[in-house]
Amino acid sequence: MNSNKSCGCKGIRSCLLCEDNKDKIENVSEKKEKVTLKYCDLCKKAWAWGFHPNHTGDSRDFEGIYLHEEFIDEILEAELIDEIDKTVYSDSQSGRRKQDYGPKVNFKKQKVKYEVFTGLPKYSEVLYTTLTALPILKDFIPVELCNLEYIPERGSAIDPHYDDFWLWGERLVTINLISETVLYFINDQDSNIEVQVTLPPRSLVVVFGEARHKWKHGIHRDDIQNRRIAMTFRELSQEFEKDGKSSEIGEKLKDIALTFNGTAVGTIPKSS
Ligand SMILES: O=C(O)CCC(=O)C(=O)O
Ligand SMILES: [Fe+2]
Repeated sequence: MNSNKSCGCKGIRSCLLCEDNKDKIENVSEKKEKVTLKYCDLCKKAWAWGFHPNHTGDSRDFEGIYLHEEFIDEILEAELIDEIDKTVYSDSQSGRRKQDYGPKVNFKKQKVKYEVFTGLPKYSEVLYTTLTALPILKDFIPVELCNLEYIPERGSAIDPHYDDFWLWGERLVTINLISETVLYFINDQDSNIEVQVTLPPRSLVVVFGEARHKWKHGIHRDDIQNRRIAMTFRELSQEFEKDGKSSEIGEKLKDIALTFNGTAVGTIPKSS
């Protein structure tokens, strides 16, 4: 590893800016024999081969993905990118950059503070309206938007992980901008299986149910061929909902979020 790095990587994470030899770190786990299954949104199963309805080979049910292609049009996509790029990004792990609109959270200590949170950004209001018009998201109240930027030049990727269960609720909602990528899913019980969900540009993906709870998700470096921005909205867990033990802070977070008056946490708007 290069100690003169200027990136956001910590611990075992790395990107092209901090690796001396990029082959050293990436894909150690991929040396293991792996069965890759591609998720088909038409039959809600993951298959080894072929396009619907002519799939062949191994298959398995894969529950917990809602995929909506062309969720936004190219005009709105361009407007969103334009707005997003007006705000400074901060370096994040594994060659990503990010902008965060949400509470300050210490996941280890399970502490959440709303004082720094000024709301979701103005440009996301139109998305909130369109998202909550979908039956699957009709009661969805986002209290965080995280914009992640991936580019091939930095070897951007995200290691397989679960999104936190204490703070974040059932549905993880992502709008995929600019370029296609593949969101992959793995779990420790079926350790040789990888389920891949292709996300076209302008698509919406909602991850819930088994895909949220049983499977970890990630994005391989090789699946970032062009710049990509992921806008991920998160809702609160039951603990922060009415009658939950942290409902007061939950209400506060929702009120702040829906002012749509926010600036990114820890960053300042660009001066021009
Ligand atoms: O980039 C994506 O689509 C996924 C990002 C993600 O999993 C996360 O931010 O937790
Ligand atoms: Fe995630």
